Amino acid sequence: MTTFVDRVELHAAAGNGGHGCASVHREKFKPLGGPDGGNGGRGGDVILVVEQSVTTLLDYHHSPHRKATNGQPGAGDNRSGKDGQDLVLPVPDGTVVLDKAGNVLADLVGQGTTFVAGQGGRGGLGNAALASARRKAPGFALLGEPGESRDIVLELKTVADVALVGYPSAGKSSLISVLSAAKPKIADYPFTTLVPNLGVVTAGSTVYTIADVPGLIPGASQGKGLGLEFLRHVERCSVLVHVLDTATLESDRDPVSDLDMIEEELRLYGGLENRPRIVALNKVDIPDGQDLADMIRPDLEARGYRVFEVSAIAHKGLKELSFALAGIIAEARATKPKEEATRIVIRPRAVDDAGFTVTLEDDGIYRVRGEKPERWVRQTDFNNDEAVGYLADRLNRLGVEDSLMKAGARAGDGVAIGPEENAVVFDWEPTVTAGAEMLGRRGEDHRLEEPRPAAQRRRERDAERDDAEKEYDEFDPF
Ligand SMILES: Nc1nc2c(ncn2[C@@H]2O[C@H](COP(=O)(O)OP(=O)(O)OP(=O)(O)O)[C@@H](O)[C@H]2O)c(=O)[nH]1
Ligand SMILES: [Mg+2]
Repeated sequence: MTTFVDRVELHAAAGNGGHGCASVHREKFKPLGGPDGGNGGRGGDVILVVEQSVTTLLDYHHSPHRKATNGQPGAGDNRSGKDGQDLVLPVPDGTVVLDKAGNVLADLVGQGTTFVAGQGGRGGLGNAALASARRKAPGFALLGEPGESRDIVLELKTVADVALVGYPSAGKSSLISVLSAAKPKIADYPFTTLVPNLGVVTAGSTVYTIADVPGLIPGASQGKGLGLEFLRHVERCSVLVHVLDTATLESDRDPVSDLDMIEEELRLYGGLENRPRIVALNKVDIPDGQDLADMIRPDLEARGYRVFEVSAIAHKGLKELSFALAGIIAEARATKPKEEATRIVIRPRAVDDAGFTVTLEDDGIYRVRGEKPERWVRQTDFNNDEAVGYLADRLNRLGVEDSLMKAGARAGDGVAIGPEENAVVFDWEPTVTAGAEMLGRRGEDHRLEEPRPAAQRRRERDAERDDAEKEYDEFDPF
């Protein structure tokens, strides 16, 4: 069976950052070489880009797992690891990106529109970059961050000016084939069309696109037949054409009740109330069809529809129909703000870059959340005591320890850094265990110092931050 693919799940995995390298310079007769471990390379991003020549999401249906390459680890002799390569995935114009819960993350319209589906991990700093006046030969390096891994859903909404809607076999594909150069499959069995066909029509000075939607049947809006999948494509059209079969052989159908059924499905689907519609009574080359058309025309016009009698087979009434559509579209275009040709969509990044929060959870654990603390934890090699000490220093300097103290944490309490699903949990050992009000940073005792205003303390603390810290925080490979 043919699978209709206008909705795929994509597992995008960005590349991991390469680990930094801890290495000491070696040279003959020079026993005390400095640290020379290079930085890890950045992991590649996974990027979706609208490519006009791509018309389906089929590729992603066949291979939904896509991964960008990892950054290379740093090496001795101050050699940085190579960055991973970005993975650029071409998608059709009109692709909508959603998360698995169905929230729209981006609407990709226009050649070149870009969406970063997964951000590559930062590379870890090597021990050369971590060296400072205070820490001359660090025996550790930072780990590369894992690349972002996300499951997203891609949906294709055809961006056509006109949508042809109607029962199976009403002649929608036949009409496209004679109005445009498109050559869709046409046959006398229902559900011939499984993917929308798109054609380009030129009427006078107006050029527009026309799409047929696979046949609709009662219950389509609830997913019966192939309907629901395809109603999505109708959403962006400027005008709907009801293609009604005046010569159906099914005795329980006639064009007017067909129209009522389609309208009911559109209503249940929702959001299309204000879209202009016209009626094309098709197959009037058949005498009975012409008779029926003549009979119901006044009825349809009384309802406010402009009615066109056409025959896809005999090429009748096509010019009138295509020029009428051109008129409606020209008007719609004149009133609608023009869609920008290229928009770059950058996924919003966490905004709390500077801050962090400490909350006491029901289970008595203090949870620390924040971009920096969480990132620092990811970068830490917990098998290396020096690296763990470095992490503790950084957290302390950011004020995490003070905040824990203020929140009521005591030595031995559980502290978790990170989100529930993925946190590092440890028993808290405050660096200084005097009374809370006496706490300061390592090697400092407030009891021996004059009280100073907070602003001054902050300035002093900033001044104290050593070079490596500064460099680190300014180190932003993106
Ligand atoms: N006599 C006559 N037959 C037509 C006309 N238009 C289409 N047909 C026939 O009707 C049948 C269905 O045509 P399609 O164009 O495949 O119909 P459709 O609406 O696209 O059908 P689905 O894709 O199944 O929804 C085919 O056998 C066509 O040859 C017409 O104007 N006159
Ligand atoms: Mg068809």
